Parts: sequence; structure tokens; C-alpha cells
Amino acid sequence: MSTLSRPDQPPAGGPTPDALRVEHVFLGYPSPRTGEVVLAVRDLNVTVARGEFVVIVGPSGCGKTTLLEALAGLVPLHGGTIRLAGKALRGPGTDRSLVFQNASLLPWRTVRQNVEFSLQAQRRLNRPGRERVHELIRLVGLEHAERKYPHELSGGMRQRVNLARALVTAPSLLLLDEPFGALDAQTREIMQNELVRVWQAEGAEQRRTAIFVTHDVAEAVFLADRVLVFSPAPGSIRADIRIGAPRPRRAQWKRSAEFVELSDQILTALYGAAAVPGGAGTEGP
Ligand SMILES: Nc1ncnc2c1ncn2[C@@H]1O[C@H](COP(=O)(O)OP(=O)(O)OP(=O)(O)O)[C@@H](O)[C@H]1O
Repeated sequence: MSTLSRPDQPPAGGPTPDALRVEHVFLGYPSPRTGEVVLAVRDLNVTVARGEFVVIVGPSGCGKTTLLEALAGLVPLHGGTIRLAGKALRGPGTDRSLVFQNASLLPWRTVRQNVEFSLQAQRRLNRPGRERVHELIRLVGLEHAERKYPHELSGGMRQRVNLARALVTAPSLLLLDEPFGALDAQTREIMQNELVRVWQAEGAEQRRTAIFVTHDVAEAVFLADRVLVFSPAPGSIRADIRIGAPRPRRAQWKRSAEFVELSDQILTALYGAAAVPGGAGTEGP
């Protein structure tokens, strides 16, 4: 398995603080009518270990995107603290990258130039930077397309570029907001495998912490080390479900009893046991 160079990282080994600690966090937006803050997320508490792949699922409007934006430092906290590697978060930073559902590539730049962009903006497009760009383009399988422009790419290819672009600055926290939501089912499945392959390519010691939002329960089980199930708005954590299956996970695993059982646990936490075939028929919380 290839290992990407991480010149900006401290040497691996020894105890490290949790990658992410969210303590009593409240998020919300002022109502246009009254000006009072309407909560999107209420009293959220979660600790994420370095290198963990956490997937968030929850009903529409429960604050998943708002939380990712808060983690990216793009929206203010209305209470609580977010700590990254022990330090309180105070705004956007190069230690985090956000990938959205709709790839927003710069249309006048080629694949390579799009991936280079963040390094250029940070004046880090030196020789190791260029090597990293090349390595990432190869890793996401776009070596043959690096001179193409975004309009020449398929949806899946665009999201590969977005992934490479998000990883190029070597962020310690990768935030993904339904990145495959706009893709057809087959491409989506391919991209799920690709994401895990790319995420794992950096080796356990240097692996990025990933927070991935989806509406797709099967996608959540397939990708996650842990699935956080949010309550309806204002969102808080209703269930924290560990997915211990070893990686790499094969497509056949999706048809196993273990996979079905984990999916049922998530569905039950989301909608109550009545939503699950063979469930107890009782209403959820
Ligand atoms: N910029 C904004 N201004 C005001 N209210 C907002 C803004 N963005 C989101 N909200 C509100 O905050 C709440 C949470 O929205 P958010 O987009 O975080 O939910 P979500 O869980 O990501 O939803 P979905 O699954 O539908 O994408 C919703 O009630 C939404 O209307």
C-alpha cells in the first residue's frame, strides 16, 4: 500500500490527544422575524479518535451540514467548545478540508491546476507540493485526465478531483457533506470504495480523521468505524453505533447478516422499531 508524504506532520508514535472533541455545542441561526437564535444543533457532545471514520446520519434539517460548517470554522458556536488536537477551534484553518455534494471546481483550470490551487494559495506549491499533487492525482485514478477541464469530466471524476483537492493540503480533519449524493448508484458504490482506498493509503499512523454526512444508511455502515445517529432538529446524538468489521470491506459484505443487523440498528435509532421489518413495532424516541 502506498504512503503519501506528510512533511508537515510530527513523527508518529506516543500518545496523541483526541483528534476532535465537541463539548456541549449549540449551533443555530437568527430568525429573520424575531432575530432570536433558532437552534439547529443542541448540546452536542462527541469525542473522535485520530484516524477514525465517523459517519453522521439523521433526518433532514437536523443540523448535519451546520455541524460540518462549524467544524470547518465557517459558522459561529452559540455555546460550547470544539477542540481539534486539544486546541479550541477559532475559525477556518488549513488543518481541515470540506468536500460538498456538488463539486465546485474552477472551470478555467485543468484537473492538475484545480488540485494545485490550495497549495498555490498557501504558497506551498514547491517541489514536494508538486510531487504530492502528482501522487494524489494518481491515487484517485486520474493520471490520464490531469490536463482535462471540469466540463470534460463525469460526475464521479469531478468528485475524485475534489477528493484530491481536499487531501492535497494534508488536513488532519476531512469533512465530507454527502459527497456522493448527486452520483448514480453504480458510480456512488465505486466512489465509496475509492474513498476508503484513498483514506487508507496514508497508513494507520497518519490517517486523517473523517466526518462524513449521508442520508444513505447502507453507505454509512459500509464506510464507518462509527455511525452517529442524530435526532430531529435541533440535532443531538441519539445513537453512537460502532462498526467493527475489518477493512477492506467487500461489496458482498453488504449482503451479510452482520450488515443487515447494523443497518437495522441505525434505522431503528432513526425511525423507531416499527420502521424495521421484523422490528418490535414500537415507536422510537
Ligand atoms: N444559512 C442559514 N440561515 C438560516 N437557517 C439555516 C441556514 N442554514 C441552515 N439553516 C437551518 O438550520 C437547520 C439545520 O440545517 P442543516 O442544513 O444543517 O440540516 P441538515 O441536517 O444538513 O439537512 P439536510 O439533511 O436536509 O441536508 C434547518 O432548520 C435549516 O433551515
